[in-house]
Amino acid sequence: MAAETASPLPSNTFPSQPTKITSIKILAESPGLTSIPATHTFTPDLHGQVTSVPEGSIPVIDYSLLISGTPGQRSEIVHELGRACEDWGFFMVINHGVPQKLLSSILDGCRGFFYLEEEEKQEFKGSHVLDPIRSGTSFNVSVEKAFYWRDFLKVFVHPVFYSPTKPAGLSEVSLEYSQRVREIARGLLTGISESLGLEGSYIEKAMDLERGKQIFIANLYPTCPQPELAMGMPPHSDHGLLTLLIQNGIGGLQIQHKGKWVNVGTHSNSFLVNTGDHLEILSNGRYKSVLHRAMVNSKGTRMSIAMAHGPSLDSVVSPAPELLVSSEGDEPAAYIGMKYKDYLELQQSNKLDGKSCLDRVRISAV
Ligand SMILES: O=C(O)CCC(=O)C(=O)O
Ligand SMILES: [Fe+2]
Repeated sequence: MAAETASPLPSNTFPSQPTKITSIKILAESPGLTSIPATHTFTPDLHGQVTSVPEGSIPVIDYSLLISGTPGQRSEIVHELGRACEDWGFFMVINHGVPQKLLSSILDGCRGFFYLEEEEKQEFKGSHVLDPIRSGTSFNVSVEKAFYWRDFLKVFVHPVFYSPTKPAGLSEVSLEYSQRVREIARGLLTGISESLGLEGSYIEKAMDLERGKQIFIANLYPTCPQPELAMGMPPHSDHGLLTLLIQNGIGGLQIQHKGKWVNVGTHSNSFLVNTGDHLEILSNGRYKSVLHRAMVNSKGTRMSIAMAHGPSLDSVVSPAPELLVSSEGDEPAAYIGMKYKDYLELQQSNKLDGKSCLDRVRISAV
C-alpha cells in the first residue's frame, strides 16, 4: 500500500510524528506543527478556480410542502425537485422536521468518537468495504498517491443497524438520527420518481429500499497549517441514490456546477442533498451524480455527517426501462446493469486506474 512505502519524514519539521499517519487529528495536534507532510501535499492548482454563487441560487426544497402541502404545492415542489436534480444534482432541504437538538446531539456524539483515545478506536477500524464499522484516515488509502486531511467513521445503519459502542450514548442518538433521515430520503425519492414521470413508489420498489443500504459517514477535518496545500476529500461522486449532509457550522464543501467549483457555505438547520451514481444510472443520465469535494482551513476543525442512501446490496441497478421509450422514439440505455454490492467493491478496489466507477458502467457513444 502507498501509505507503507511513503518515505520517512524529516524529524525537525514534524517533531513527534509517526512515519505512518493513522490519524490527522493526532498529527494536527503535534506541538509546533507549521507545515504539512509531503505525503499530504497537493499542488496548488488542484484547488482550481472557485466561484461563489450569488446567495439564493442553490435550489431550496421545502420538505413540508412535499409531505403535507396542497396538491398544487406538492406538484410545484416535485417540479422544483426535478429541476434541482437536472440542473445541479444538489439542493438544500428546509422544513424537514428533524429537531435541531437531534442534529446537535449527533454531531456531539461523532465528535466524542473522534476524541476517544486512539487505542479505544482500534477495535472499530475495519478493513473491507463491506465491514459494517470502519474508521481511519484519508479516503481510499490502498489506491491513493497523496493522503487527505480527514479522519472518518463509516457505519452501516440499515437494513441492519450497527454502531460503535463508544462513546456512551452515540448508539441511541445514531439510531434515531438514521431513522429520521431515512424517512426524509424516502420522501425525496418519492418526489424524484414522480419528477421522472414514474409512479411515486417506483424507486422504492425497483431499488428495494425496504432493505436499502444506508451508510453513516462522519468526517473530521482538523485545523490545517497549510490549507492551500491540503485537501479534505478529493473530487468524487457518491455511490447510491441520495446523500444528506449536515456540518458543524464551518464550511468547506464545494460542488461542481457547469464546470466550476462552487462554495456551498453553511446553512444551519438544513440538509445539503446530492444525487448519487445510482440515481444517474436509474434515470439513464437525466439526473447526473454531482462531483463534490471538501476543503480544509486553518481556523477551526470542521465536521460533517453524510448519510448515504443506496439500493439493497443485491439490487442490480440499470436504467429504468420506462425511461427508454418516449414519444420521440426509443432512447438507448447509456449504462450497463451492475449489482450495487459489486459496484461498491469495484469502487474501493485498485482496479479503476484513476477512472471513476461510473465510467465503468457507462456505455460510451460510438
Ligand atoms: O465533508 C463534506 O462536506 C463532504 C463529505 C462527503 O462528500 C462524503 O462523505 O462523501
Ligand atoms: Fe461525498
